[in-house]
Amino acid sequence: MEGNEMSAAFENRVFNRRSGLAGGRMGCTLVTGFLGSGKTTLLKHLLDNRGDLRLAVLVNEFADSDVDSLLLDAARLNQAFNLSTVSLTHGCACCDVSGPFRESLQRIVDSRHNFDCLLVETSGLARPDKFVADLKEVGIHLDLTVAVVDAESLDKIINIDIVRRQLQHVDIILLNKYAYQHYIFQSLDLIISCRCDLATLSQVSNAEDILEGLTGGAKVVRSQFCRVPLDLVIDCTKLQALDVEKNFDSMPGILSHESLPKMAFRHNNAPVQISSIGDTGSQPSDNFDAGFPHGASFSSASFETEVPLSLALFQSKVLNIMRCSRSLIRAKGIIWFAEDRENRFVFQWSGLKRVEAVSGQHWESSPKSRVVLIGTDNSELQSIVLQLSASANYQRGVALEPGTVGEHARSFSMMVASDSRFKEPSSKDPLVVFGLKGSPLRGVKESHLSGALMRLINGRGKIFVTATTSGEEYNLQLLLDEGTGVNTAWDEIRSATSIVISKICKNFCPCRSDLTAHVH
Ligand SMILES: Nc1nc2c(ncn2[C@@H]2O[C@H](COP(=O)(O)OP(=O)(O)OP(=O)(O)O)[C@@H](O)[C@H]2O)c(=O)[nH]1
Repeated sequence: MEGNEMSAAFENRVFNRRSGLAGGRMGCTLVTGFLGSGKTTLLKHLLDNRGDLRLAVLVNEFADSDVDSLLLDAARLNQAFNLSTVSLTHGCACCDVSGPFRESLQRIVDSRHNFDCLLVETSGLARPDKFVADLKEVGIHLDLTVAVVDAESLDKIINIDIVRRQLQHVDIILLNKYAYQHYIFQSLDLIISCRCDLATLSQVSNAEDILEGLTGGAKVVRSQFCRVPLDLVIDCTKLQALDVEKNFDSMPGILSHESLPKMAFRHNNAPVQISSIGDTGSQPSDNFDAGFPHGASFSSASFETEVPLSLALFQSKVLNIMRCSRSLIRAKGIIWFAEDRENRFVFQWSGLKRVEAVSGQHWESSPKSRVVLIGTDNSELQSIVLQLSASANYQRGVALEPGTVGEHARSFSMMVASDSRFKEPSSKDPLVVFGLKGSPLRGVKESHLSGALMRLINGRGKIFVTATTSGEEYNLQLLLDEGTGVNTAWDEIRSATSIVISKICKNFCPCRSDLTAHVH
């Protein structure tokens, strides 16, 4: 199917939906991929850009805590559309997911919402083929199976049996965590190439070779944060007239392929339903199909608390033990930090020890931390949980010496203020708030630069920064406790900044740049 035909079918469907014409049967896309590859990121992208498409989402979690629904903000979205949230945990699809999964499917089929498409996110340790029979049984036609692959870490995980199984029988592979080659037209005679993400070009071409050998013909598409056109992963070409009651807004509208990304900024009211599916077993055991190395291989641990965690202890102890762990594969959750109580942080650990802690939201209900860990060694997971609970049970005075922290923060702020690549720093006691300047003239957003800086700094592991976002504004936050020397922190940030800027703004002539990002 040519891209243009796909887009036309997609637009027709949206047009038909809006004008009350037959919209066709509900489509279905199965999203698979190993832990942390970017499946939830893809769902978020589809939800943010869904326009008038009515999407139902089912999320299958491996761990016994339903963190993905929190990350997708399921309760709020469902409440807004008066839909109930089904929370079914313990999702390990190597086990029999049939019961709860089939029930959830039936509810979606029976619902009055006439969804255009059902998106099923399998857990990172799931075999996608386990879901296919259930879809068929309730009469849902599976249009596409999409696998998301972390381009940076594929060569490290390719020998895991489940990863190979996930890549069999897929239609499309998103080779993710790869930056497109963007071209910014500074003037007619100058083209600036701009790329910055995790995977290098050689990793990407190596990954492409591996995937070609394994899948025999799946379409491989490079992506960053899974930002792909919707019609690549939602197939609207096989629609038949559907005989259902319709009572839609008759206002016609045409959704063009090019305008899709802009819809992220538009408030719209297409309904979304999100739930988690799972099975009845809490942990995988050894009794599964031959060849699947779970049971002894993968386990999960969950941690929950209603008291805030000390950021100081989190960065010095929890992250330290996580970084030293050789068996931790994935961690994710929502965290309430004592040093920044009003913000709700989304914490992510994935791939090659990549760490993110980003907040863009205040708490809507009582604050509560919830973290899920997945790895191959139970005792290591337990040690991490112990450190998490120690950082929740801290005595504030023990964790931080306010005098020293304040002094460090002031010295650090002065250093940031003296570097023109940075915005004016501010203080949110005990944190220093800072960030890189963007370049509106050249279309380089501060969120792009500061986000890349956060990922690089946290990946190198010498210091830890959190990020807060609000609209276009993107700030980093640093807590300088006794263990973090001001000069060490500043040296680390300065050197990481030069790398980020030189990657993102490769070939910029700094002398002609409004981005005060000189790398000479
Ligand atoms: N740098 C970078 N990070 C990415 C990209 N795509 C996703 N991530 C990050 O990778 C981490 C894991 O992404 P998720 O979408 O939660 O991965 P997942 O496959 O749903 O994870 P599980 O459900 O646990 O299997 C998050 O921190 C994302 O922000 C990308 O293209 N580049």
